Amino acid sequence: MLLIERNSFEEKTYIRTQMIQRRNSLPERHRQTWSEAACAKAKVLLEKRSASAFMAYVSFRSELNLAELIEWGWQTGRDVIVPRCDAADHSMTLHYLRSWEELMPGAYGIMEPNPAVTLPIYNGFAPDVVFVPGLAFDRKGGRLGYGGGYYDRFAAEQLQLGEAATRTLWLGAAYEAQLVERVPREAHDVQMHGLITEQDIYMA
Ligand SMILES: Nc1nc2c(c(=O)[nH]1)N(C=O)[C@@H](CNc1ccc(C(=O)N[C@@H](CCC(=O)O)C(=O)O)cc1)CN2
Ligand SMILES: Nc1ncnc2c1ncn2[C@@H]1O[C@H](COP(=O)(O)OP(=O)(O)OP(=O)(O)O)[C@@H](O)[C@H]1O
Repeated sequence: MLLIERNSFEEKTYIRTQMIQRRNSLPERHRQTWSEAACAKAKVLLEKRSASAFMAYVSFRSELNLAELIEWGWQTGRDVIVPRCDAADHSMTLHYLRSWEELMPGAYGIMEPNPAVTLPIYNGFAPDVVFVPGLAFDRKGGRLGYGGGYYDRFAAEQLQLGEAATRTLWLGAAYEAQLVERVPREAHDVQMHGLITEQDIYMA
């Protein structure tokens, strides 16, 4: 028998399919409760770090929902930053979001800041904390996304900012069910400092 070791690309594709299924099968009522629990932990963390600007994602499909965290950010006067993706070059631009009305459907049907009514953040600004969506995470900072490389490119850009960006905390945000033993890692993959779930904050 010929034994062929899967390369990272095939392995990632395989795990993506598995993890999409697993996340979709989490009951809606649990997803809601778990999302709220994760948001509560995120608030404590942002308070502890005196974070005044954080980046979040607007959830789509069955992702962990950060809506409560975003609203709390508005209520407490924090800057809430949300990305807009450009499907042409797989880059993201960051915008300040002040209400749900400022969103519009963007690439992939994800709700994104409407560029006509939101301010883009100036080049060179680094949020205190970046909450990163994903399909699977491991405890060593490994992350697997949809395969667009959006957050990898964004992280590479942020790295070029130098000093300002070195203080940014990168946290995966996901259900405990998305935590796996090991995510295949390639050189370009952005490394998480930790993972926030409904149960805990795991620092890598
Ligand atoms: N809420 C949220 N926003 C996000 C992300 C995310 O994971 N969650 N992204 C995180 O990076 C970026 C969007 N990345 C995405 C990349 C591919 C697909 C997607 O649907 N791909 C198809 C297959 C290929 C295609 O049609 O182009 C699929 O999965 O069916 C969706 C989002 C930026 N914004
Ligand atoms: N800094 C970068 N510059 C150019 N291309 C990159 C960079 N980072 C990643 N890529 C490319 O993006 C593609 C997708 O990468 P990968 O499979 O790791 O995506 P992902 O992290 O799962 O996706 P996403 O961040 O969109 O959820 C790869 O082909 C990779 O070569």
